[in-house]
Amino acid sequence: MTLHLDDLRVRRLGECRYDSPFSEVLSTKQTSPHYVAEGDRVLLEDTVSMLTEHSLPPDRVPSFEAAGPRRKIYFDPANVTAGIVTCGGLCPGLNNVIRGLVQELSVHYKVKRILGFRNGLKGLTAEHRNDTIELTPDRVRDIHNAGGTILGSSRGGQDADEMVDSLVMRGVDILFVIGGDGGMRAATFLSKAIRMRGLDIAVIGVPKTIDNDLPFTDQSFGFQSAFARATDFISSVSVEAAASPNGVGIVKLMGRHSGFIASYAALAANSADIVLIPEIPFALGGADGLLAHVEQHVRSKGFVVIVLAEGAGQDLFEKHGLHQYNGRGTDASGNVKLGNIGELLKESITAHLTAVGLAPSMRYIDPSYAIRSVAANAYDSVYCLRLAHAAVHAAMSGRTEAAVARWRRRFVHVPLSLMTSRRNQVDPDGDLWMSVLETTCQPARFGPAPDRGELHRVS
Ligand SMILES: Nc1ncnc2c1ncn2[C@@H]1O[C@H](COP(=O)(O)OP(=O)(O)OP(=O)(O)O)[C@@H](O)[C@H]1O
Ligand SMILES: O=P(O)(O)OC[C@H]1O[C@](O)(CO)[C@@H](O)[C@@H]1O
Ligand SMILES: [Mg+2]
Repeated sequence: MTLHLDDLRVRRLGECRYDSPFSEVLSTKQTSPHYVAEGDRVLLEDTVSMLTEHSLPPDRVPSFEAAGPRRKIYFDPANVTAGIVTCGGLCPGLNNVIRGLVQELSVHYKVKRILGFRNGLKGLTAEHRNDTIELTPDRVRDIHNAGGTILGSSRGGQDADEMVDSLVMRGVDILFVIGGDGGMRAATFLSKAIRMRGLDIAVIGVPKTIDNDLPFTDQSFGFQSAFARATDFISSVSVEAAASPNGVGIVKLMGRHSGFIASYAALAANSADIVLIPEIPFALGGADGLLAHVEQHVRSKGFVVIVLAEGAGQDLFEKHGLHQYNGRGTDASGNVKLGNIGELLKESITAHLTAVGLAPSMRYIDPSYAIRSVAANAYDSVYCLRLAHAAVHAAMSGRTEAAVARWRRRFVHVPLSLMTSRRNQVDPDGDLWMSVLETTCQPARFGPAPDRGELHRVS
């Protein structure tokens, strides 16, 4: 999908009439290598070849509006009520974003009323709309030291009109939605319903995904803390595998459609022999298949370490009739429940190595929730705070139906609809995957599977 400048424009509620608390400090600021001035824009693409391909004049080149404070704002802070909601799966840094939003709104803009909606977008339904937490700087003072979210979260769909009713009934002028692709989709529908009713409510998204699968953001907040934690598990399994006869270490990590956690954690631990991700299908059997490669590793090195994303190899269940590992249906938000690729690999590798006389010592772990429930590390804490600042500035200046994101190191506004227009995935031809191949020395692909019944069936 080719994006044009007009696709990247962010909606505004109206003219900015009020002086911002940042007017003075902004009066002398200009774009520099470390600052993008109000009114300047950040390029979507960043290579000479991509730019020359358009041959567009600079003011027509696709670009994002820069995030940050404005000299004039849309809302009168004295009369603003803000709402905050966190949705979907947990991610390190949720509390840091909440704290950053509350601090910025209260300390600089002097907003007096901030409501925290509880348990995700469920908190905006008629049943739960009055069950809110009053958020003050005092209330959020220490929350960033813990993982999770003080507001709670949930999955499952809600009616957009019912949620708009809640915002109107609670007098909310600005809603911050901290969520993943589902949350951003819900925020988009909610914004549309607000617009249809001609209401003056700003909706600003703060993209959150442990899988790093949202587009138009360099890397999502909390991702670094999560993969750092995952690295510990890979290191432990590597030590175990190396110390055991025919050791096989397997670590299954989150990553439904995108193998970023697996790739980064494997690079950080620098001890994996094989990394398997959803973006690159692999075959189990055959001379070039995964099982043969595992066997060769165990024969030559004495052990093997495999890191896999939960969404890897999902085609194998059907292909090999292994229905016992297959996922069943969808979760409350419509996300497909995945088959258990970790269990499948554990059992098929055990069967294969036993059959070739290399009965393995299997060390399999699925750290799952242990990696996404941790508190944000120092890097993510800074990132969350800066995203929160950007979100507050965007909302107070009347931007709506937009998310704040860091794109090519700059903070920008991204139209909400774009956040769900595509999925960020590891590019098999990109430099991240090349680094994984350079580090593991694994072949670019395992397979194709000859489908000759070489797979040792597992019971
Ligand atoms: N297609 C949709 N239409 C309307 N609302 C949706 C849709 N998908 C999700 N939502 C809403 O967004 C919320 C969060 O969605 P979901 O459970 O998919 O998590 P998420 O925000 O994608 O986070 P993550 O994927 O990081 O766990 C749901 O509770 C639901 O209210
Ligand atoms: O068990 P839950 O809470 O539905 O979350 C699991 C999913 O959430 C995520 O962390 C984010 O979507 C996925 O990686 C994982 O599959
Ligand atoms: Mg999601």
